[in-house]
Amino acid sequence: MTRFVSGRTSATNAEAFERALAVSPGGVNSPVRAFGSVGGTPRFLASGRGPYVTDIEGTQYVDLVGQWGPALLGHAHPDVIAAAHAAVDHGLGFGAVSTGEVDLAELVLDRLTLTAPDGTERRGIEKLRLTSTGTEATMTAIRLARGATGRPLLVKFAGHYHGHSDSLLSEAGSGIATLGIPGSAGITPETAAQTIVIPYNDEAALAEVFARHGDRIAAVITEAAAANMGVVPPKPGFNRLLADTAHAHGALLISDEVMTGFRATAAGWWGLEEREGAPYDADLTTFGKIIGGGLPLAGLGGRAEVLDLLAPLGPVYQAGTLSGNPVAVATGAAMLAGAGPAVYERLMIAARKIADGLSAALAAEGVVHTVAWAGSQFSIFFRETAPQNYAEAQDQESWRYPAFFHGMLDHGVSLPPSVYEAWFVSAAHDDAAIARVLDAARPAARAAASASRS
Ligand SMILES: Cc1ncc(COP(=O)(O)O)c(C=O)c1O
Ligand SMILES: NCC(=O)CCC(=O)O
Repeated sequence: MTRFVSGRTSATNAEAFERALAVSPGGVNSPVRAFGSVGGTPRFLASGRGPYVTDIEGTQYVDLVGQWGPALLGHAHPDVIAAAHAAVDHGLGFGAVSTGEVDLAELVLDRLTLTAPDGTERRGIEKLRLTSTGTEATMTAIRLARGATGRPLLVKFAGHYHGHSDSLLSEAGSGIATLGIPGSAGITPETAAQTIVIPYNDEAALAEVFARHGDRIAAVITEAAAANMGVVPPKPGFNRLLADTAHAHGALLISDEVMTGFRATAAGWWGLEEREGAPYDADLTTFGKIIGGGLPLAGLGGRAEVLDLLAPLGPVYQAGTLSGNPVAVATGAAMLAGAGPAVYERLMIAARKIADGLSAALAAEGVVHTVAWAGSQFSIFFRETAPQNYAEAQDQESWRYPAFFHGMLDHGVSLPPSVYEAWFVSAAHDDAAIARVLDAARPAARAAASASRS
């Protein structure tokens, strides 16, 4: 009889990585995990609780990756875990409608119904279609925009990342930025030509692209606040300008809130009080990460008249065997239920304390840097001023990051393994965890100061 269980075990991260390299490309299932730009061996994580993760060697780290966003309440929050257990007990999925999907959609819609400063009520979205990944959500949003307008072109911003569908990898952020490549092989020139990439926060470039191609543009897609080239918030009023410009030309605005949604902002209301004064009207908004509570779940929402163009009502096809999975909708609902005002307040306090402490440590060592913010999302740039676009984000002493990263890791703090990624705190980052981060900051800052451009 053939036995498929290998029986191999790994005592160390290095052993595990060696095994992983033998069976999967680059030893990873998503490139951003590979430590490619910082060097060294990825830590194989065995567990997470609150603000901490622990690797297979038993080393504990304060985690500032936060599952790349979903871990808003910290790892293994008891309510989220309980919701998962309860759902699992009823079966892992049915490929049929289940009420948990409706519960989650209602919860998301309710959360996005906001009262404006003048007392009027505004629904951020009217309908929501659930998918399994953010990539599917943005891919579908584009198809929907093309289906709605009958137009071919898409405008995106350099340094923005919207997942890995063909149309969206040109000059993308995240792993594409980390690898320092312009896009991906394997995408036909015809497809690539239908995405026009312009610089972020650039009103003139926006006006020009619409002046030249306005009647052929189906949609502009933007991160509600860019956070995949490091954190680069929109200039005040820029999101509204996007909406107004798109609408003036009969195109749609897709606001990608896969990362920002329920962390830094709520649909269409990016920093509304202090930055915009009023919401901007995105036609489609994509979500992921937090709305799945840590399991594979994402979605796209918008006005009913647009969403109803999706099959089975309309002509735009979209589907998914695992879409609206009952375990994922249960964890997502538990996560959102736990995400009240106190959580956001704690997130902001923790993020500020961490960023201020790190900044002080870097300043003490004379390392040129700045901290950029979008709500509680932040990242550090090794340059004097916060960048406004991808070219500026790339113009930094990024060669200091590997030393800084490993300085932190060696002292028990896990950062995103790329200078181009945002850092994520959770409501579980208490004073003890913050103190550990700040203790690590001093030696890490020293390492960054003595790093040399190789
Ligand atoms: C803004 C944004 N959109 C889309 C995605 C893609 O989501 P997923 O990785 O779930 O496919 C990401 C992932 O990081 C993201 O940050
Ligand atoms: N900010 C980028 C991501 O969150 C991406 C995660 C992944 O691709 O694994």
